[in-house]
Order: sequence, then structure tokens, then C-alpha cells
Amino acid sequence: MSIWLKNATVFDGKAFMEGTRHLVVEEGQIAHLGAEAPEGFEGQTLDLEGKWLCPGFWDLHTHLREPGQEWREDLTSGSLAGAAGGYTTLVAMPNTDPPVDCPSAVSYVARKGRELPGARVLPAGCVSKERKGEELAELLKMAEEGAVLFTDDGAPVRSSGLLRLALRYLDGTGLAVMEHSEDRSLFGKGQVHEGVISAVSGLAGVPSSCEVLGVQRGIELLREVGGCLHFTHLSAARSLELIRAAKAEGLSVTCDVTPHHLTFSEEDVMASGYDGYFKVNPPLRSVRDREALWGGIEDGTVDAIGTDHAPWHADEKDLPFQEASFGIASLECAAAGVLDGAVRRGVAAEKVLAALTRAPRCILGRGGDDLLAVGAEADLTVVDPDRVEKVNPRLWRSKAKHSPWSGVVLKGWPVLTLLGDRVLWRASEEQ
Ligand SMILES: NC(=O)N[C@@H](CC(=O)O)C(=O)O
Ligand SMILES: [Zn+2]
Repeated sequence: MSIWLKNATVFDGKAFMEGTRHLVVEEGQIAHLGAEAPEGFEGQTLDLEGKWLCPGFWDLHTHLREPGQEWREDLTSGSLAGAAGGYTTLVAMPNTDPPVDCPSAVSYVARKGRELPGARVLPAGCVSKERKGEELAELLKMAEEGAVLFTDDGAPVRSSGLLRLALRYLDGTGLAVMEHSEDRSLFGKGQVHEGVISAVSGLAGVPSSCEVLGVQRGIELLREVGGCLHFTHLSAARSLELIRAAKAEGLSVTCDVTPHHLTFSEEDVMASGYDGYFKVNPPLRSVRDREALWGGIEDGTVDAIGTDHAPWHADEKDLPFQEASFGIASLECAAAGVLDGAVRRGVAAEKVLAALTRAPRCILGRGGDDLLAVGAEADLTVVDPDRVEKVNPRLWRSKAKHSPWSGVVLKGWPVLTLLGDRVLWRASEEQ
């Protein structure tokens, strides 16, 4: 396939380039990027006037539920959903059934992940066998089979000793441990943020300290033994203060936040009438926490945006709040949700785009400079900043047809994803 993308405003992973550019993809690689049109081009052309041409969006945190829970999602449906959400690459969480905690399970996801119809899928492996936090999984053998990071997500690494061991073991490999930060004893039977909402509703609250203590624990261990530690789906203002200080100290720590924590708060959960689709771990917190996450994106404390797309069957969500499962499905509107939120707040689009493109690659040790260099693999996402569309989960490729964004009108949508020599997905003209 040869394709000429004309007149695009190019975001190179860090900033917008001045003026417009022409980019040519040939045989899966970037063959030309310049202000001048390519000479003697033969093939398909696409005019991207007014659109942003970016390195492909990568999601560090996607639950694809395969193997074992394919009624919720599978690698194929998740891959198609990812491509339609603007993503070319998804990191699949290992809290499946069985969990991805051994080389053969990693190899299953890695092999299938290369041959999917939409976004490619890279496997994450568990830190501990069966995610029990007792025995270290075979991390390096899993890495040989394609595991790109390690996490017991769904839960923190239960034992501090084991987290310390994993960090120490991986020190020098460039492979990160991804922590779902949570002090289990403070989670208890929690349902919502401990704050206004728990007071008003009487539902059990999950205090911010539940997350913050996990961040403290991780930072302390990192300081002692080295390694790379990535905190995922941070939700509390205080967690970011700790990350900010740890970065200033020079520790190898990174973090991501989710589109739902950037968009919603406890107030939206109350306004929804305690709709189970707003139930998630960590819970949607206060407006102050939410705005602090945006502050983190602006000042670079937050590295990446990870969706934590957590698909569940309607029967597991369409329930009284206390009985609904924890998790929000968002892959197909996540990037749009964040782009829209940035415009509303006057946050520079570059900050959001960098968190969707360059940061995830850096965290995985997959480069971050010259993402659009001639000769590089074509891995591209096109955004139409003016496209306005209402979120309609019933039309999603994901098996989860529900979301707290249902019916919300967003401005700024991915419209094309391209990987190697394939256009993975292109938005329809009508909106
Ligand atoms: N975030 C959630 O509420 N749920 C996730 C697990 C997780 O990411 O911790 C899931 O697997 O459903
Ligand atoms: Zn988690």
C-alpha cells in the first residue's frame, strides 16, 4: 500500500510542527515527511487539511478479557474497538482467567496480538503467580515471549516483599512494574469515594489514603532497590504530589491517569442516580482531585493517559450500585473524551497528545524520539479537532455497549488509524 497524507498539521510526539506537511507511507514505513509534496507519487491520497496527524495512540492499560472471559470482550473485539478509538497499540492486562502469569500464556496473547484486525495487542504479564502475591512469576521468561510490563492489576502486588523483589529483579532491564496502588485494608467494602458522596448516600467509602499509601509504599521500595515503577489509574490529588516529589528526587517513576477520572467526579455519580456504569476502582473522586489530575497533565507529573477500559457484560453492570462490578468501558470514546476535556479547560492539546503517543512508548522502552522519522514503521492516528459527535455505545465494536459517556457530545475525535501497511479504521463521513 502507498498512501499520501496531504496538508496535515503534524504532531511529532512532543509538539506541533509549523505549517502543514505531506507524509507518505510506502510498504508499511514512512517514506517522506516534508513541507513539499512528494515527487512522482502513485497511489492513494488523502487530504488532511485541518486535521492533526500524530504518532499512533498507545494504551498502556486495556482489559481485553481473553483468555477465559470472552463474553465480556476478546482480543478481536477489543482490537477493533481500539482502532476505532484512535489506538494502534493496546497493552492487554493479565487479570484474565487463567491469568497471564507464565511464558505460554504470554506467548498466546503475543502471537494472537500480532494478527488482529484492528489495533495490535501487546501482553502484560502478572508480577506474581496466579496474581496471589506469594510467588514471583517468571518475569524474564515472560519478557522473552513478549511481555512488555508486569502488573497484578485488579489488585496491587499484595506483598511488599514481592514488589520489592520484582523491582530489584527487573532493575537494569528497562521493564516496568505497573502498580494498581491500593491498601486493601482501607478498601474494605468500599463502593464510592469517601467524601461527599459516601456521606450523602451511606455507601461505604474508599478514602484517598487507600491509593496514597500504595504510592508511598512503591516509592519507598523504588528508592531502596531501583527498577522502574509505573503507577496506573491514579485518582487522588495527594498521589500526584508524591509522584511529583519522587520525580524531583530523580527516581524512575511514571504514572498514568484515566479518561474517566479526568472527566467525571463523585458529583456525576450522584447526578446519575447511582448508575452502576459509573462504578469503578479507584472510585470517581472529588472535583478537586479531578482538576489536580489535569494539573498533573499540564506540568508533566502525569506521563500517560491509560484507558483502563474494563468491559463487563450488561448483566454485571445493570444492577443496583452495590452489586455492579467495578470498571468502565471507554476505548471508543476515551481519546475524544480527553481531547474535549482539554479544550474546555484551555489545556494545550500537545499535552494530551504527548500523553497518548510519546509517553506510553517511553514507559515501555520503545523509543520516543523521531516517531515520524523517514524509515520508521508507519504507526499513525489522525484527529479531527472540529468533529462533533455524540457518544453512542450501542454502535461500539467493543462487546461492552454501555458507558458513563453515553449520550455525551464530544468535540475532537480520532478519524483514522494506520499501522504498517494497513488502514486499521477510518471514521464515516457523516456525524
Ligand atoms: N478498574 C476497574 O474498576 N476494574 C478493572 C480492574 C482494574 O483495573 O483494577 C477490571 O478488570 O475490571
Ligand atoms: Zn487496576
